[in-house]
Amino acid sequence: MDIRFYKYQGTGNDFIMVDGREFSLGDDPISQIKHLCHRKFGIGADGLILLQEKAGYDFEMCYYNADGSQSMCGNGARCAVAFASFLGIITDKTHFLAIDGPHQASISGEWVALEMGDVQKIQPLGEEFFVDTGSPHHIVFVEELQQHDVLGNGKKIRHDVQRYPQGTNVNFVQALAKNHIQVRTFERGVEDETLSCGTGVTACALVYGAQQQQNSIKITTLGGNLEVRFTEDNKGGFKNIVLAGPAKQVFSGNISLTAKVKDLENLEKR
Ligand SMILES: N[C@H](CCC[C@H](N)C(=O)O)C(=O)O
Repeated sequence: MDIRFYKYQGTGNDFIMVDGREFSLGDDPISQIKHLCHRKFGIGADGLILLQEKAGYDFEMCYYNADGSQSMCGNGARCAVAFASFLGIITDKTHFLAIDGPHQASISGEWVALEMGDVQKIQPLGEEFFVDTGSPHHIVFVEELQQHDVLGNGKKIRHDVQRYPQGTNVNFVQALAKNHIQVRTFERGVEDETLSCGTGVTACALVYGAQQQQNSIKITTLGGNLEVRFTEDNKGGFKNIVLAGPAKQVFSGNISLTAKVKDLENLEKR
């Protein structure tokens, strides 16, 4: 069975987009997703997104990490808005559903501004922090981010099952100015450092913005620049959170699903 796919990237966080109105995952969805996202045996991506019809919304985005697990994906949502515009499902504004609830977004050219869900609180952990922005994020401030062992230190915290039975994403942050940070992220479900993480940079921007009394933060990531703006409520929470940045279609193609899943299973057995 062949499927048509579209490859998108949002500041280097890359996704396979499929029009879910024409396709549904088979009876072994996790293997299919692992195969499609595999960088050698498949198309290669950090995640896969199905756009589905949903009553009361322009569409529903179903996000899957490369390992088949599901969570909210900020960069993926921005790319889903760009894909919906490309398919002619929306024009310049949209109201859609994701795993963490409804979202509004607007698109102008390749620039997508996405309203994130409200955040109830920042949880301090000694010098570090935890924030849930639709996905779980542990945050560590460091001095020399370029030289930091993101993979080694990220893996350790991601797999700290005592503290995080469901796992967590791990963000390393360096302050560049009062309203500007650099962030590198080890992503749960990708099990690697990604070039950027939308829910991650949002979590970092809330922590840093609250410290610096700034409600608009620029974030530099390995994959490009993002912006986060927000307002603080008077209970230690945050609302009107907007994550904005580029979302681009890179290529499209067709791929047959059936035969190749076997390659991956054999590979994983080794
Ligand atoms: N890996 C994350 C989901 C994707 C987050 C990231 N790609 C984003 O842009 O928010 C998790 O399992 O919690």
